[in-house]
Amino acid sequence: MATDFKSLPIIDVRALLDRFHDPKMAEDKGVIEVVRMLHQACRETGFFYVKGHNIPESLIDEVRYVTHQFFSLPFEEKMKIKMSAETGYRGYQQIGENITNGKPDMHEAVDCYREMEPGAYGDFGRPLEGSNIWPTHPPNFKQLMEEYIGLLIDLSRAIMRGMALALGGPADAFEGKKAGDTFWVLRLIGYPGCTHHKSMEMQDSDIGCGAHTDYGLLTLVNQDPDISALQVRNRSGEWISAMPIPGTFVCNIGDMLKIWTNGLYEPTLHRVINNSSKYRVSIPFFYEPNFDTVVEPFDFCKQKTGKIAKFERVVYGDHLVRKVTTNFVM
Ligand SMILES: NC(=[NH2+])NCCC[C@H](N)C(=O)O
Ligand SMILES: O=C(O)CCC(=O)C(=O)O
Ligand SMILES: [Fe+2]
Repeated sequence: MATDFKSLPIIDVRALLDRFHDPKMAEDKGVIEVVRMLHQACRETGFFYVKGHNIPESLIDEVRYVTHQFFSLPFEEKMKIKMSAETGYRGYQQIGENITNGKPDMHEAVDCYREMEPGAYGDFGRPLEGSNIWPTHPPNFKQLMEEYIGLLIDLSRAIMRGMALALGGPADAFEGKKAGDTFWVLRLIGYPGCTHHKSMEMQDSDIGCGAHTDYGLLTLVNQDPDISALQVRNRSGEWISAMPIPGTFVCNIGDMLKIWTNGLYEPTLHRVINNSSKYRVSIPFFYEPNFDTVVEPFDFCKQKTGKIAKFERVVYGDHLVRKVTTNFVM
């Protein structure tokens, strides 16, 4: 359960990357300090900033730049890569298509998922079968995003090693059959700026993305540097700004971590409101379990939480399909 935090911690994860292949990483002083901070952040805020991630700033900036370019295209151009049930929910969705808490969100987006071959998981995987449909301009769009995704997978794995240690488990607790073959998601999101003068009263139509938790393990958000729009809810119900901090990703934990940790770590509600006059782009990368992973509390977490499982097991792909198919009215 989140505390009454007023700000989000910044965690330098470099030691986790440096010691990634070291079988004795858990004994390293630098690693021990990162692990301590991760544990505190997961217990108190469920959100933190990641620095020392080693991903080139130029690549991070270019990913946002081409996303701005795509959303500034004419509507007809964007509709050429339209998302539908037939595309496996991959592609472009216009403003208002995504529904959160029963209301249309004020954002447009391009959704991408790890590729899934037809029949890979039988009937339960069918809704998300397919390959991504990328914009054709600029010509290096696909290559750029794939390079970016590869680096974010590596970074996420390192952070998950830190969390596994923070929970008192083996460093590789989330690897292999758990999330070693991650069913990652990348969302390119655009939030229109607000043009009209606003009264103090917030209107529904102003919500860029309604309050929600993320579905899987770990989210890494690459957001425009000059606009504060992402907000995180603390225990008293106050919305705390996750304002951009140069050189960092905003990182938060998802629904599956709550089950695996038997409630030790819980995802925090967050929402997006773009009150700026400028168009805002953000690109969350979701590091998720394998599609067919059965998620149930780890024994080493049950030991610390009364010895009995507080949550029923969930197949990650079932959870995802349920979310995706109710996010859109098609
Ligand atoms: N994949 C996401 N995290 N999407 C953002 C959350 C909004 C989505 N409509 C929901 O209700 O869950
Ligand atoms: O736009 C953002 O900053 C975050 C978006 C988000 O929370 C999501 O897509 O799950
Ligand atoms: Fe989110």
